[in-house]
Amino acid sequence: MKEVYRLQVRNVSKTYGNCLANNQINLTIQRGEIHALLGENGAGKSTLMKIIYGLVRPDAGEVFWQGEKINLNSPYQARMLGVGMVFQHFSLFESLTVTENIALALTKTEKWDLSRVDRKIRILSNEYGLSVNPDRPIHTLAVGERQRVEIIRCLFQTTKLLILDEPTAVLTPQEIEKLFAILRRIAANGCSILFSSHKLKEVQSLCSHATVLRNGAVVQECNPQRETPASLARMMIGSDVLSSKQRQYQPPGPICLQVQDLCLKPKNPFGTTLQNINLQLHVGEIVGIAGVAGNGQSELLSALSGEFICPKAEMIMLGEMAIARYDVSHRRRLGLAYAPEDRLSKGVVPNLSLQENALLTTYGQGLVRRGMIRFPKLKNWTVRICAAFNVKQAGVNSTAASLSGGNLQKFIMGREINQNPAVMIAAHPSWGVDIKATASIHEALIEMRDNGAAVLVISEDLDELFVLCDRLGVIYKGQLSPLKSIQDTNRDEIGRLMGGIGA
Ligand SMILES: Nc1ncnc2c1ncn2[C@@H]1O[C@H](COP(=O)(O)OP(=O)(O)OP(=O)(O)O)[C@@H](O)[C@H]1O
Repeated sequence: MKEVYRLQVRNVSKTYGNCLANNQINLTIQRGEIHALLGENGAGKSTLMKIIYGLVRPDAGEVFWQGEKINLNSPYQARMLGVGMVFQHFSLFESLTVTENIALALTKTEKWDLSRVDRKIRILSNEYGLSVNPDRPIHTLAVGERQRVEIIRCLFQTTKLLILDEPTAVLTPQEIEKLFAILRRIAANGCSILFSSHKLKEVQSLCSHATVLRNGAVVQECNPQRETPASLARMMIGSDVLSSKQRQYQPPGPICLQVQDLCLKPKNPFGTTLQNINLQLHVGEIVGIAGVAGNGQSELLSALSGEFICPKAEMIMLGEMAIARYDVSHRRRLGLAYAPEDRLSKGVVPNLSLQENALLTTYGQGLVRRGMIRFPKLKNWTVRICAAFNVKQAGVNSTAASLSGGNLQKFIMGREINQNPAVMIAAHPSWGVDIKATASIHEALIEMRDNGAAVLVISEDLDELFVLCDRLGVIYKGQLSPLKSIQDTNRDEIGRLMGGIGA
């Protein structure tokens, strides 16, 4: 008997206002296939995935499940079919614990009580190498930890089709390897996987089939293993991607940001205590901090940005100024810009327009006079950010929430970089950003550095850190390793330090 496909979408279209997010898409996913969905930021991947998961209703077209037409009205119906989804922007209840979040998503095919859910989380977390504490409320977790929760929640019950929208964006290389081993195993047992990622080497190592979208439409299908990252990028973008600007060696200038014996107890009971962090950032250099999420990165970011006021002003020095007791606005006025790790809850206010979001951190750039907003200037400023960072949007009055994940990230990075700060602190600067935009964000950071700014990058992506940074350190259990010049270290050493070996 001929094997019937797992899922097929036929001529699916979806419009948001004037934006044709999906344009007559056809796609077939076979049983046990790991199928990549590729496309630049805003190409329509998340929209299609949400349609398949029953979260978004298409305007036109049909969805077939194992040969039969289905009308999905909710994710619950999709879950009953055995479909699970890991979202790019996590869909977790902040005030509930990991166990409660996972229990809420379970279909009622079996009897589950919280203690049984708790036990199974511990088993899966151990088996999959994705460390998660079931008792922790979500709001106490860093983005990488939330990503692990999303993945475990999905693997808990999904049996037929797993949809993964950028599941590796904030995981470490070791976690990614383990996740891929699991995905290969469940695919071999017949579960189909729809996988979206901008990391093209990952796509090549995992997927046997790819559908490429551009401007909402399918432009090509291929076997990614027979392609190169460059040829895949060409299919997505329609032209060659120029590689990032080469770094020129420059002797570092004077110290412009200094962290001295920073010891901090976290506000939340599950946070990481920072222990004697010492760090010097020089004019004209990019310093990277690697680490597995949950080792103090969020606490360090809060202390540096001013979200968390430190006990002693001298713990953070900006030039000659002791700033550790200043709040965020004060630090911004002194030239410290900041792109936080959680773009939707801390980077923007989702329901405000792009220009209002631009104003939130850049009012000091002459956009407000005598308490009045200068709207024409603000509009120009926002248009300039969007043009410089190629942010695909429907106008400066569209809400931040209406942007695709990658476009939102480009907007936030552009907003901060365009202020020409003396010090830029960026967490996961290219999270969810396509290959072309990653190159331009990296170029912009390198240009800032070459023009005399100091940049601190906190990321789990070693490729990114090795491309960008002049010096690199690792944060582990709230302690920062001594920074090493990029020429004097390598991925193995950084990987070991991230795992606490050799610390
Ligand atoms: N709720 C919404 N309201 C308005 N426009 C939307 C909405 N959701 C998506 N869009 C628009 O639809 C287009 C496709 O977005 P989608 O999120 O599907 O892209 P994507 O390929 O997943 O991008 P990325 O790689 O950045 O995540 C974008 O132009 C986006 O701005």
